[in-house]
Amino acid sequence: MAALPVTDVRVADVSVILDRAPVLDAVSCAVSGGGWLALIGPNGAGKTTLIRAMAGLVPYAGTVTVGAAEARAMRPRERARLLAYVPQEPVLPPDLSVEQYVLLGRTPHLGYLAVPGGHDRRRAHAAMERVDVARFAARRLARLSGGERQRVVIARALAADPRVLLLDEPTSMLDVGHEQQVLELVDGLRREAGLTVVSTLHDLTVAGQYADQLVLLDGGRVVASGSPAAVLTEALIESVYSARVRVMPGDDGHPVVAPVRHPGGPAGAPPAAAADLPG
Ligand SMILES: Nc1ncnc2c1ncn2[C@@H]1O[C@H](COP(=O)(O)OP(=O)(O)OP(=O)(O)O)[C@@H](O)[C@H]1O
Repeated sequence: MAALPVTDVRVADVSVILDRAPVLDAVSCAVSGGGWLALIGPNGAGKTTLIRAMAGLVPYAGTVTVGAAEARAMRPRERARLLAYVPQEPVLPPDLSVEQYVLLGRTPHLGYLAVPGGHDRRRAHAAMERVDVARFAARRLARLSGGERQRVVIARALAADPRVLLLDEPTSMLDVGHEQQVLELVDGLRREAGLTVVSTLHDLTVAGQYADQLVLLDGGRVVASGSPAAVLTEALIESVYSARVRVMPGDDGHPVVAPVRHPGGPAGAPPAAAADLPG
């Protein structure tokens, strides 16, 4: 990806109501160009809704500014060139080939009624290579595994050469090797090409390893935001997730969040004595 101007994203007082229920309540957060902001929080906290608001996919009160412009004021094509969104559960046309689908990522760069040219095919192939799906280029989407499909959707987003990548649980279906590959790739793009990244991530250790800034949401509100070390504390995680965890500094200095087991099974049961165990 060529070096292009970096693009900040700022969310100010964003509120969303869905089916008459408040889902986000005056949420504010910001990420500088080339930064990585991870949205964390329990199920139903509002992470997906916030990322969809940033992508212009749900109506909201408040403002989302991308670069110098208010996102709502942009034409869809202009927004699609700047921002690429990878949904948590994409609906894929089953009969398209991987290559046809990834080429759709070039649509915002094509003139009306124009067909993709050599440059577009090269960008699509580079994106497929990056997430290790080029070998499936001719295969129909219906014939891919869940993790292969997830990588194909990321390839389509990268093929658009966006300045901001919005990723909703991008690695939920990936094995540990492909998870690392995708996260390292995204991290490399932001470091080398100034891509701005906003992602939701459930794995708190992974969120702290890759993002430079975390926003912890609960009940549609921001509970905490800041560096991984400031947000990933045992007290905060226990109060928001009702989870018992240990937080320790990892080898690279980032917090490692490990769930603590209740010895002996359900709370209140005494731990099993060594003599009771088989063998
Ligand atoms: N279309 C909708 N109509 C009404 N309520 C909705 C709608 N979409 C989402 N919600 C509700 O909004 C809340 C936030 O949902 P959202 O998907 O943003 O949460 P999330 O933090 O991404 O959760 P998860 O971790 O489970 O993916 C949830 O309580 C959800 O039930």
